[in-house]
Amino acid sequence: MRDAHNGAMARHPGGGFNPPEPTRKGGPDYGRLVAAVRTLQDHVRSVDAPDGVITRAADLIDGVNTLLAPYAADEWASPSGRRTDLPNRGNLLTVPLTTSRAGDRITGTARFARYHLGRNGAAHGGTLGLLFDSLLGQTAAILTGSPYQRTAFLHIDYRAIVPIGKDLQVDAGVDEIDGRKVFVSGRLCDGDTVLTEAHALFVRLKPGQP
Ligand SMILES: CCCCC/C=C\C/C=C\C/C=C\C/C=C\CCCC(=O)SCCNC(=O)CCNC(=O)[C@H](O)C(C)(C)COP(=O)(O)OP(=O)(O)OC[C@H]1O[C@@H](n2cnc3c(N)ncnc32)[C@H](O)[C@@H]1OP(=O)(O)O
Repeated sequence: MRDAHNGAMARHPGGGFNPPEPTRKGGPDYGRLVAAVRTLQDHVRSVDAPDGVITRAADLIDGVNTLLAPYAADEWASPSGRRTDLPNRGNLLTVPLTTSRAGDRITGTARFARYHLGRNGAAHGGTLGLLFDSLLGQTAAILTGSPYQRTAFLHIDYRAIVPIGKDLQVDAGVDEIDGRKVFVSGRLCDGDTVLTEAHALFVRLKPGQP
């Protein structure tokens, strides 16, 4: 594994945080595959079925895992996160997020799924960190035109519970740039209600930094 990492670094001398190289690998059904796995995750969180149904589902999923296992590839070869034609660049990890640049701001829509449920209808707090790392990372990269940055800190203020299964609004911008340091902040809203606020420091990487 270490060799694979070193090999990837050799092929990416600018560091490990190069912007994704777009690809069409995976073909016309890659987006459907990612969407189907998201739906599967929702079902696994919500299912209340007879044991036999669970056994059959586990068998079917084991079959899919057996089908895919021989094709496991490193992060540079896999299309995950590189399918720029697909929502969230075909990255299963992210909280579904659609953004665009509006002048000196990044705005858009986020939607938490049943998979992201914490308790009592509220999204799990950790999934807010996942959302804001993506949102504020994009904000820092796009608004400064410099993708080689890593999160140094991410501070989250949970103002109100975040509902799952509802389109919510995001808005973010750059507050300050100080040398290699890019300070950004953003918020998640449900109409006029601010649900979550966050601010973060992204540090521009030096050549060769992972
Ligand atoms: C045309 C344009 C293109 C547009 C791009 C288009 C598309 C973009 C595509 C992709 C990108 C999009 C989205 C990105 C999405 C998500 C982003 C996710 C990012 C991550 O999820 S990434 C994983 C989590 N992240 C880590 O895994 C970091 C681990 N960590 C380290 O790698 C180091 O720690 C590092 C590199 C952060 C710094 O290390 P270092 O050695 O380079 O620098 P150093 O320590 O000297 O800090 C320099 C100055 O920052 C200050 N500073 C540092 N840390 C601080 C802290 N915590 N609090 C307050 N100040 C801090 C120092 O005090 C000093 O300040 P000063 O210079 O004033 O003294």
